[in-house]
Amino acid sequence: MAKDILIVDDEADIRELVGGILEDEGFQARAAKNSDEALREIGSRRPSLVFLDIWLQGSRLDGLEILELIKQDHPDLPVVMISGHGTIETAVAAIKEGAYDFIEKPFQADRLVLVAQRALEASRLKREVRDLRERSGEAAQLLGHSSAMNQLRHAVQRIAPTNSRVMISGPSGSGKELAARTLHGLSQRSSGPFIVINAATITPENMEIALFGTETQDGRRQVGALEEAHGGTLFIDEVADMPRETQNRILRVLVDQNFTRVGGTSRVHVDVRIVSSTSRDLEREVQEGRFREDLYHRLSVVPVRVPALAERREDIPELIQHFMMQISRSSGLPVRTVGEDALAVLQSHDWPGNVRQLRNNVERLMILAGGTPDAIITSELLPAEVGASLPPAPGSTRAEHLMALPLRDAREIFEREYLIAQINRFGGNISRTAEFIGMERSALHRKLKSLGIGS
Ligand SMILES: Nc1ncnc2c1ncn2[C@@H]1O[C@H](COP(=O)(O)OP(=O)(O)OP(=O)(O)O)[C@@H](O)[C@H]1O
Repeated sequence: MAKDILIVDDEADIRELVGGILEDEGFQARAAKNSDEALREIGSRRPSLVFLDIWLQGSRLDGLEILELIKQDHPDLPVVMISGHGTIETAVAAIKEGAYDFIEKPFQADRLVLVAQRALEASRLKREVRDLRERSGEAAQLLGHSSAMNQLRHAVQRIAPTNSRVMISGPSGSGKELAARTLHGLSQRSSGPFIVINAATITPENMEIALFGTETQDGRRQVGALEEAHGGTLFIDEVADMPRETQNRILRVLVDQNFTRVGGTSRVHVDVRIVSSTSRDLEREVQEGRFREDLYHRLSVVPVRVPALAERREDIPELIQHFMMQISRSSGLPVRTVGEDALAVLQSHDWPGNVRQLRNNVERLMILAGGTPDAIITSELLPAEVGASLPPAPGSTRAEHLMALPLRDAREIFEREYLIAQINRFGGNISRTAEFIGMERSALHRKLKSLGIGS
């Protein structure tokens, strides 16, 4: 597909000239004559490259101000400044602000095409490096500054350099794999591989082959996850789903420090740290005889718990911001502002699917928010399943129900729901809740007591 280039210049003949040269080279060109047109064009579909004039006559914002906005919303979008006579110093300043390069008017067609090609290539390489880093887990970070997340991060930092086996528990989508990747990244094995095997998605028949590999009589070998992870970390996701037979074999590997491939006889020695995860209560699985107790103790030398998102609602704004930037980088959708009303709903929802569900919702909201760059995400855009945790809007069935009550009763119901939702939103922190809702801390305590909330 042809690369899409936006040319921002107040002079019509420059727009035409640059557009013509780029189209002759097989690019697609769009043009804008001022800042408003430029921002509208970028908002409707992110171009692959922007040529941006520094001095824009009759425009609300000049080139440097537009550059600043572009770098805020689309940090990876390459921008080449067009400088006229006397604006070279500004062009150099623009490079410090994140522009890729500049060309000086009047310019040669060859130079223009070369700069465009180089900027596009540099941007492609940057994206490729980032994708590789993300895939290898290097760039993945456990975000959130709630006390629960701070504790988790400290635990991971402390445990990482040891060689101990770790059992990570937590509900689905809460970040167990990310915690395991972080652990690996901070360990002495970080330059070795991080291999994932999911016991819930591999059939019991294939589980042993996936873990141990195969070996035929004529000596042909297929490497399994344990061998692949040599020198690094093997992450066994949903370990509780491991069939009993495989549990026996894994236990033997842990005791003997070696194993044989399926069908083979030669012993394979590997140096692998095993990190496992479970979204089930593994102690209960042990009590009920579904998981070997001795294996449980060997795998769970250091237990780590990842809290559900509902236990750390304060992290939600930071996560939303992070996912917006991440999704924007990969899809080109513009980063949005989430309105106070929508944020309140998102923070009071219980998120049974945890961080993964939040990320999916952020993506859906970015798509639904439409093409204009300044569109604010309001609570109306939220899907019904999330909106259900909202205190009832006027006109809703709940509001009609309240209408049937005397003021005192209706007020009490509303106050109770409102305060519970706000306290949850601030992770149970009464001082921050009081500050946000505009009440004295002691008055809020009295109110909660009178409504029978909390202690
Ligand atoms: N604290 C966090 N900061 C940033 N991203 C996070 C955080 N926690 C989870 N994520 C992201 O949420 C998604 C789900 O996380 P992950 O796959 O680690 O969860 P999980 O608990 O292993 O899920 P499952 O139980 O389904 O295997 C991933 O995209 C991950 O990068």
